[in-house]
Amino acid sequence: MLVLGFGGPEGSDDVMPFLLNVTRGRGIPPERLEAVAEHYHHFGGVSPINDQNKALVAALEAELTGAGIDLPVYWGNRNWAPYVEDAWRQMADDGIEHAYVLATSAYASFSGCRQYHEDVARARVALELDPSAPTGPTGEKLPHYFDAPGFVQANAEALAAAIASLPEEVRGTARLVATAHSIPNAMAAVAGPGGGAYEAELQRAAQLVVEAAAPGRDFDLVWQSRSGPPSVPWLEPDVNDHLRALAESGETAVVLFPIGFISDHLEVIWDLDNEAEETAGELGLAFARAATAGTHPAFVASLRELLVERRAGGEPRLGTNCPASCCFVQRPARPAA
Ligand SMILES: CC1=C(CCC(=O)O)c2cc3nc(cc4[nH]c(cc5[nH]c(cc1n2)c(C)c5CCC(=O)O)c(CCC(=O)O)c4C)C(CCC(=O)O)=C3C
Ligand SMILES: [Fe+2]
Repeated sequence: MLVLGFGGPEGSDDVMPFLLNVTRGRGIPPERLEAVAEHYHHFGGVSPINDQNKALVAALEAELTGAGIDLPVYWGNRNWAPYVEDAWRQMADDGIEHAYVLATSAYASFSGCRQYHEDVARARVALELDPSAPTGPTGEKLPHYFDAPGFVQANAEALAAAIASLPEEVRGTARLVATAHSIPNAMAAVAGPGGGAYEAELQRAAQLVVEAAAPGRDFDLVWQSRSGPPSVPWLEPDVNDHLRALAESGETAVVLFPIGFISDHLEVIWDLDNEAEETAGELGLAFARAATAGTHPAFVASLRELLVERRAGGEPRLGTNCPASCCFVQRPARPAA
């Protein structure tokens, strides 16, 4: 099994090289990179995401051992060391023939699914082109898990705890607000085989979580962490704009639950715990933020079930076998130099 992560910087000198890795060829304006670099520098240039992925690897190892499944768990990232190429090389050296790839994203879209398939392809190409390297394992990505029972349970318990942390008088009326990473409208339009799957899967996951934690209550799904130049439309509303609209319409309390992510990485602790909480404070809204799934035992058990299902060789689900054009974003041609 290979946990395939996003990667994150481990110190201030890593921040810019990491950001350049993330945004290579993506036309993200330099001002945006400078601004995001500041978020990382606020934490000494260290993203919490690597420790969170290490913890997930350890939890999966224990889960598999406990279930009598004798399978090593490797870890590699797209954007920072340990890179997926190095993990693939290590698996090759260890004689692994096939890798089940768990991407640290539960959803469809280019950024959440297709790009992880491409990471695997790149790692395999690197080995194949190196005449001194062993052939290395074939690879197979595990399917989307936004509706896996353990993912839903972990998020539902966290949402219930966040609601319970509010002052008693607003617990019953606080607005429940699911958040996920905004993506360009053009990327959302082609997510999944028929398009629109990123939003549809998020909507479904948030609905399952609310049904479990606060049955019968309404919720909103809004977006955070927008990037890209202002001229390119991304999914809206932004969470901060949404908080303003809620305050204007007379709401007094909000509970954010970042259903789009599986751990409390930098986009969660900066964009929500810092920016959105500050916005809520200015608006006089009581505020709570639910934890992400992390290494919740029910979540880790569901990931083991995904693996077991794949090893049993049943009909592959979306995220494992995707149509060739699934989540394929046509990028505008570059002007000649
Ligand atoms: C859908 C989605 C997920 C969820 C799925 C998944 O988890 O994979 C996600 C996760 C993450 N995004 C992260 C960080 C960044 N994302 C950026 C930029 C972008 N994200 C995008 C989308 C997503 N991103 C997009 C469309 C861009 C524009 C560039 C492009 O078209 O590709 C940038 C560049 C600077 C900026 O402009 O923000 C950074 C630094 C971190 C690490 C946090 C940490 O270090 O703890 C994580 C987990
Ligand atoms: Fe991102």
